[in-house]
Amino acid sequence: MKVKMQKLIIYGPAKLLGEIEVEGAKNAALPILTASILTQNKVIITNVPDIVDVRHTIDILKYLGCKVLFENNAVLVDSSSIKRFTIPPEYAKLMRSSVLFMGALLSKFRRAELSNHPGGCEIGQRPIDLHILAFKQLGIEVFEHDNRIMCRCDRVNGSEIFLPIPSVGATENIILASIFCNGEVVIKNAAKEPEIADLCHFLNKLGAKIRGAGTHIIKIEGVKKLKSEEVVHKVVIPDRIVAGTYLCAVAACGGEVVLKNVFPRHLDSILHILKSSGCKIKESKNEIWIKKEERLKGGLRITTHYYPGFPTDLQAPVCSAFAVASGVTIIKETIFENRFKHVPELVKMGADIHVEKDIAVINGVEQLRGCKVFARDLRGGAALFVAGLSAEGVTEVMNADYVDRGYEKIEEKYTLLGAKILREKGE
Ligand SMILES: CC(=O)N[C@H]1[C@@H](OP(=O)(O)OP(=O)(O)OC[C@H]2O[C@@H](n3ccc(=O)[nH]c3=O)[C@H](O)[C@@H]2O)O[C@H](CO)[C@@H](O)[C@@H]1O
Ligand SMILES: C=C(OP(=O)(O)O)C(=O)O
Repeated sequence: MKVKMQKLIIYGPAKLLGEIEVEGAKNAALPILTASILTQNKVIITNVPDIVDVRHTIDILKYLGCKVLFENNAVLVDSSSIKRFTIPPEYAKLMRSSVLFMGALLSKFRRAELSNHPGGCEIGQRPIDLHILAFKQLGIEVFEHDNRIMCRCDRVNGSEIFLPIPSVGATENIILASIFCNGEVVIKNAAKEPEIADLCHFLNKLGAKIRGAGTHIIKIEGVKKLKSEEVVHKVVIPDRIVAGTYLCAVAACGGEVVLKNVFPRHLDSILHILKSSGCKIKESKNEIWIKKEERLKGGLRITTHYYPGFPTDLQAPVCSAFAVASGVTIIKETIFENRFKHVPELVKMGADIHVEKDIAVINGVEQLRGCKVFARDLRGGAALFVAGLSAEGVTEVMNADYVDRGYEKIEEKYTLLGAKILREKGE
């Protein structure tokens, strides 16, 4: 990933007060934008976050030949003139979700080529073996050479695919590749994340026939063609990880905040953790109110899990919040092998955290101290912002660009809540 070395300077400690709007979900918007190439019709997608990964996805769509307009969180995609089926390395490397173009292009052209292993945060090996195995089970020929992956087929065959891991990306790729299959594709042990249900909701609006999204068994009945409505409109679901990050910031700093444009039911696991540690929380249909006055109570054992379990994408922000809680909190990371890169940075700020393999033992300290720290990935960077907001003194977060991949106007939102933050180009 290209790092421009911007830095964020945070003057702590902050008390967060006020209300902010949460943006649409990155991990729903990216597959939905990718899926928009399947139809000949124009699509309008709203509540799209204005983040770097969305901009990259739009660049790929334009490269493939689509006409795309992006304004005020709305994207108009016209893919009637799409002509390419290859994702060149410079685009494939940009983000993990570039791999989803494989499934979508296979449905569109019966051919697809990804000229590099997909990029994204370096939080583990992140192989794509399950995607490739599933493609083969669908009757797709896959050739791998020099990091390039080339796929072709005459027809995608109906088939039953058991995923040994409920991989989010593999589930999405199988769905995208199977829209026009011969018969029915059944995915067993499919991922249940709400972003997958949102992708399927969009595909069904286009005329696909998908049942079971949001459960462990997803069935895709092949259709001959999609609907020929003039314009299909889809609203992306709110970002539960962004919402969870802001909740962690309030838990770490104290204050009283209302988050708007959220689906509280997608946040059960983090809300449970924060309520158990002393935060006052009220939920309504699309809002969450959080108030934290006393020191956060630690002593919990938290394990990352597939949805509806506690999400790995919130592990880093939760580490920052519990770094200043009372007692000892234990966090086990079960999804990715290398997702504690924020810990040495938190330790520089005075946190008492020890990592042994997949377990972080957090001995809560009274207060962190601001200093210069380095973001190493998206959520780890967001966690350093949380730590900087709660810390005494000035925190400089280097490589703040990582955070721009997945958070819209993050410093503006914290500023709205009363924080003092500056962004500067780094050295
Ligand atoms: C763009 C997007 O939606 N990214 C999310 C997606 O990533 P992503 O789709 O990459 O995550 P997966 O669910 O596929 O990965 C889960 C686990 O399965 C492993 N695996 C995955 C595929 C494969 O072919 N082989 C294999 O071994 C991975 O290395 C990882 O250990 O889900 C993750 C888990 O909720 C989130 O952290 C990411 O934010
Ligand atoms: C890991 C993440 O993203 P990606 O899969 O795009 O790298 C994330 O959103 O936390």
